[in-house]
Order: sequence, then structure tokens, then C-alpha cells
Amino acid sequence: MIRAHEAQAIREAEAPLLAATPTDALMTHAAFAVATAVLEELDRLGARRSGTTVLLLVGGGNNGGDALYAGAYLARRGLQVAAALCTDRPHERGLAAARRARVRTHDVLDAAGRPREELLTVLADRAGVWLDGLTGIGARGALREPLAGIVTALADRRAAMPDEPTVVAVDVPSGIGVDDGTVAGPVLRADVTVTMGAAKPGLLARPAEALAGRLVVVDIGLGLGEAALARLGPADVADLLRPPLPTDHKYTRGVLGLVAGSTTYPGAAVLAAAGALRTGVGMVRYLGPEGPTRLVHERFPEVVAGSGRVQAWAAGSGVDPADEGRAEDVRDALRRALADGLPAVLDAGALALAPERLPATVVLTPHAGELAQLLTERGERTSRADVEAAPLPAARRAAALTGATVLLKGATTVVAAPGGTTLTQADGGPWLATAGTGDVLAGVLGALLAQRAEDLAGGGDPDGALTAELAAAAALLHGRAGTRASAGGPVTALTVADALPGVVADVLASP
Ligand SMILES: NC(=O)C1=CN([C@@H]2O[C@H](COP(=O)(O)OP(=O)(O)OC[C@H]3O[C@@H](n4cnc5c(N)ncnc54)[C@H](O)[C@@H]3O)[C@@H](O)[C@H]2O)[C@@H](O)CC1
Ligand SMILES: Nc1ncnc2c1ncn2[C@@H]1O[C@H](COP(=O)(O)OP(=O)(O)O)[C@@H](O)[C@H]1O
Ligand SMILES: [K+]
Repeated sequence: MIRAHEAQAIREAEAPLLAATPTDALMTHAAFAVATAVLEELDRLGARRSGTTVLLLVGGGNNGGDALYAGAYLARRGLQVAAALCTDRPHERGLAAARRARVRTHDVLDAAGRPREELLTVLADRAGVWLDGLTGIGARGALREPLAGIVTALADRRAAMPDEPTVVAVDVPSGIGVDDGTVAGPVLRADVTVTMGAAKPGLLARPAEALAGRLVVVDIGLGLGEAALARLGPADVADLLRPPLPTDHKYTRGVLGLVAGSTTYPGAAVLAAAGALRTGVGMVRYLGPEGPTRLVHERFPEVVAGSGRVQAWAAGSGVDPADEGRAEDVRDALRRALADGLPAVLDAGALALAPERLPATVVLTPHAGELAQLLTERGERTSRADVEAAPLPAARRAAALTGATVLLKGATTVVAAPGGTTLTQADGGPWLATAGTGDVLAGVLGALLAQRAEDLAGGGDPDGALTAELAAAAALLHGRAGTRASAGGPVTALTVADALPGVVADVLASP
């Protein structure tokens, strides 16, 4: 599991260490890790250390101090190091250490505090590695001048260079929303981000996540509390799955009630059923009109049609809320879930049919457009673009407004529980952006809720912490199934579902 902590929590955890250790001990530790990451990156690229020039981009805070100390290490290892001082107040001891190690320093601001673009360009062109130490967790909002202009000029330069430099960000790519993953102004896209103490939420949430490159987390010995955001790995998902026991029978493994598909969209029924069956449940009970039922049976004769006892519900995939008959089936399933205290997934058409408030064991699974509509219907005018610009805050807001757990689909999936648990998963590739994969996901999540119904039913998970982890687990299984089905090429929703048993087996075998 990767755990991310907000800037304030990092500061609070740093404070006692800063007081107890010699001056800059923490910073030199961080800087050593940055220098090591630069050397490893050069080795990976097959570049010679002695022939490489590193350009330090130095801002006025401790982030710039990290860069200066890292530059000193690199200069001692035989690299050519130049520092572009983008502030009139660089970290003093860091600057002295860099100069002692023969780092050449350049003031890239003129007397009026504006960037000397020609000098910056010359320095940028000479360097094979740029180390971004402009701002870290101390930055507030979008980068201001002169840093904004410097970053814009560098980004333009980089795009025009025949051999793009490798960009290593110190702690975070300067200018990202450290706590929420938003990108409000110019940011230099990094190939590697070396982050101190713990990951930050913005490194695991879009759009900022896409600018961070490979993530290296450096342990500097911080005693941190509960994470603000987490990302599951396969071993975490293995702990959440409930594989069958020798004593199990179909009813103890979990029965999923499925209300998906309609005369207009019959395929969704097959896809959601496939997602559930291939993830592993004791039984799927399908409720729907004759056409979709027949289609489900052609593909999955094991599905039982008609109502009966279930442990969890999945409703809404392939249902048009304007189709009154089907809408009533969704409402009926939801009424039963609420009355029986059972967990449920509400997808697609069910989102518009959801009441104002729901329990945390109900998971809403909108994509960005559907989430925008959900928020707008609850009095907070939001567009799809707004959600895409700030998916993490949007998902959290929807969880707070509805009381439900929210799984926001997209290139990175965001899961937010009303109690505050937040996870993001980025396990699949863009080939998953094809019709019907969302229906498969609803089935996968329904299966996981049915498997763990004993822990969720009857008010078992009031703040949604477990529900959210199961939703994130569903996103991991679904994403990995997408990758496995794709093998670099296109997928169809059914091939994603067909890849699930192999992914489940791999996950269960993971250490
Ligand atoms: N305190 C320490 O000893 C340690 C600090 N660490 C580093 O220190 C960083 C935090 O340092 P600071 O608290 O000094 O803060 P930063 O270095 O992140 O940023 C503060 C500087 O940025 C400027 N600034 C703030 N918002 C801005 C904006 N929107 N546009 C332009 N400039 C802006 C401020 O005026 C100030 O000069 C961490 O990210 C990490 O890299 C690590 O070295 C670990 C140890
Ligand atoms: N660019 C992307 N990269 C990775 N996964 C994606 C991307 N775009 C969409 N997905 C995933 O594909 C699925 C699409 O679901 P959805 O939009 O509901 O499609 P549909 O309604 O057609 O089934 C979701 O699981 C989503 O997270
Ligand atoms: K930085």
C-alpha cells in the first residue's frame, strides 16, 4: 500500500525531528536520496556520469535547499553541476555547501526580479538533467512570478530540444496542488519525483499525478499518523478478498442480486454478470425483462433468474432512468438493500434514481460526466471539466453530500468514503476507455461486496472505510484485467471480464 500524507501532517511529523537532529541533518538525508535517484536514473538511461551536466533549479525555500545539497553530492561524484538561483534568497547553508563542492551558481533574476531568459536558456541547453527544487510542500496555489515564467520558458525549451533532458522533481513537481492533485498553473513535468517522508495526495491524483513521473519515496524517519489517501497493491487486495473455504457452499460465498440491462441496452446485463461471476460469487440472481434474461442465459446458464435472498445488490448498468419499468426495478432493489441493510453498487442509470442520502455501504460509480450531474442535482453546479480538473475534491464532495461511498471512474479511479477514507487506483491503461467496461466493473464490485457482506451488512461499516477499500480493490482487479486482456492492443469489455479469474489468482498468490 502506498500511503500519502498532506503537507501539514508532514510538517507536524518533521517538527520533533528537526528539533532533535543537528542543523540540516534531515535536509542532507533528503538531498542524498535525491542525488542517488539522479545517479540511478542516469545508469538506467546508460548515460556517463562524468559527461553529464545537472542544472539545479533553486527556489527560495527548503525545497531549494534540498536541491543545493543534492547538487553538492552530485558534483563530488564527478558530475558537472550548475545552479540557476531563481530567488534572491537561496538556502544559505545549502548554497555554501554547493559552492564548496564547485557547483557553479548563476543568478537568473535581474535587478528587477525578472528572469534573465537568455542565461536560463543557455544553462538549460547545456544540462542533461534538470533538478526541480523551486517549491515543495510550502507552496500555496499556482506558481507566481518569477517562477511561473521560468517554468513556462523551461517547458517550451524542453519541447524544442532534440534530446529532452531528464527532469527530476524534488519532493513534488513545483506548482502542483500538493494536497488535492489540481494543477492551477505552469508545472514542469517530471520523469522522476523523489518525495520525502511519504507520498503526497497530489502525487497520486490527477491531473497532477500525470506530471510526477516515476515516484521514489524516501524514508526520513517521520512518525506519521493515519494517511490522507492510500493506493492498494495486490497484496492488500489479497487481504480483502474472501477465497472459498472447504466448508463453503454457494450461499455462504455470497449471492449478488443484479438489476442491469434493459430492452434498449441488453448487453449491460451480460457484462455486469460476467464481471461478478469471473470475480467469484456463490450465485448471481438476475432480475430483468425477457430479452436481456435470455441473452444472459445464452452466455451464463448458471445465472438464476428471478428474486430471492441476496447478500448484496448491483443495479443500474444499462438502465435508462426514463424507462419507467426498469427504473422501478432499480428503486425496488435499492429499497430492499436499504431495508435489509445490505451493501449495494449503484451504477449508470441508478445514479439519477438515488435518494438524497444513502448509507456508506452503498457505492455510487459515476464517471466524470455523471458525477458532475450528481453534484449539480444536489445544488452544486459542476461541469464535467470541473470534475476532471479536480477529481479528488469532487469525489470527496459527492461522498459528503450523499453519505454514500463514491467511486469516480477515469484514468485514475478515485474512491471516497463519507468518513474520509480516500483511495486512488491507476492499474489499467487507456484501452479500458471502451463501451461496457464500466458495466464489468459494477459486477466486479458487486461480487466483492457480496463476498464481504458479513462485515458490511446491518450497519457494519458506518463510515465506509471497508466499503471504500473493496471499491478500490475492484478498480485494481478491473484495471489489471484490462492490462492482461490488452497485451498492448485493444480490449472489448467481455475480454476484460474473461481476464479476471487469472488476475484474481495472481493477486491471491502475491506475497
Ligand atoms: N524542513 C526541513 O529540514 C526539510 C524540508 N524538506 C524540504 O523542504 C520543503 C518545504 O520547504 P519550505 O517550507 O521552505 O517551502 P518550499 O520550499 O516548498 O516553498 C517555499 C518557498 O516558495 C515560495 N512560494 C510559496 N508559494 C509560492 C507560489 N505559489 N509561487 C511561487 N513561490 C511560492 C515561498 O515564498 C518560499 O520561498 C519540502 O517540500 C522538502 O523539499 C526536506 O528537505 C526534508 C527536511
Ligand atoms: N483513460 C483511461 N485509462 C484507464 N482506464 C480508463 C480510462 N478511461 C476510462 N477508464 C476506465 O474504463 C471504465 C469505463 O467505464 P464507463 O465510463 O462507465 O464506461 P461504460 O459506461 O461504457 O461501461 C472505468 O472503469 C474507467 O475507470
Ligand atoms: K520541487
